[in-house]
Amino acid sequence: MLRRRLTSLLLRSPCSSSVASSYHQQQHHLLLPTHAEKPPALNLLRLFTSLAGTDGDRPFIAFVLGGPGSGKGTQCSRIASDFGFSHVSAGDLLRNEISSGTDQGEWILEIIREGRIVPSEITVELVRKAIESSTAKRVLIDGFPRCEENRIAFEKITGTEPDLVLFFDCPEDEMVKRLLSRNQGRVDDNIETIKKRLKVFESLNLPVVEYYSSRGKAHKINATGTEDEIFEAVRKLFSSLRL
Ligand SMILES: Nc1ncnc2c1ncn2[C@@H]1O[C@H](COP(=O)(O)OP(=O)(O)OP(=O)(O)O)[C@@H](O)[C@H]1O
Ligand SMILES: O=c1ccn([C@@H]2O[C@H](COP(=O)(O)O)[C@@H](O)[C@H]2O)c(=O)[nH]1
Ligand SMILES: [Mg+2]
Repeated sequence: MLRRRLTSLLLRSPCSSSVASSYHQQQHHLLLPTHAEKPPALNLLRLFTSLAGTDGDRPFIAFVLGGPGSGKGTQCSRIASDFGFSHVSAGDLLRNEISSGTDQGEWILEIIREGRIVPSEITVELVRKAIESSTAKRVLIDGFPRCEENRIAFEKITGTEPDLVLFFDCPEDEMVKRLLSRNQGRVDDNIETIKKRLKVFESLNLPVVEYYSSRGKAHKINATGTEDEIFEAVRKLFSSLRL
């Protein structure tokens, strides 16, 4: 039964279909949760009231985007410790699902192994729960949204947009070099999967960055150089924000 549901999700997911699927087609395929106890909008209302600071505002939300190996996770850790952000990594949330040993976890593992994108109804729900369980007033969402369909689902369900989008711009050869020497035992850190992830990044992730650029929300950071050098540029940006 679960298998059947997961298979049908996979078939319906524009993000997990081939890289060749058109960006415009994706925009018209908004996936909505099939299993939510309450309508998503109501759940989200609860999210933003439970995350509220004393003044009742929702948390400050920053999406952190960039190619595989561009240094998102590394820089997010430093932003979190220096600027009091909670760090929500969408990839880590999915890997936790895999560790849980469920059918859904097995299915996610196959998608990650192939460098494709997990359907929004799974990822948005994981990200939502992670934000909800955090008490922070500032949240970094690392590695999400991965495609326009993810973005549209998040914005529709939460009724909100990120306050800021950080984009780590790194040349492909540098990203490949970093991933191949990461040594964390990730199933997707091999050259075959890395090539697929890079294609997905270019065709599906970059349109999200372009969308937020057009809305004046994206800040591009040169992600070459040492971790310290990159963090200097990040620090300047965050220090200039009124958080
Ligand atoms: N500026 C840097 N110079 C050299 N190596 C780096 C730099 N920043 C990060 N690294 C290393 O590169 C690898 C990838 O970094 P990180 O995991 O932060 O990237 P990521 O963007 O989160 O990747 P992914 O999308 O695969 O999760 C790690 O081993 C990290 O230690
Ligand atoms: O929103 C997301 C985030 C991640 N994925 C899948 O996980 C892997 C690894 O993600 P990292 O951010 O690099 O840790 C990614 O290649 C996707 O397969 C996803 O589907 N949706
Ligand atoms: Mg990462």
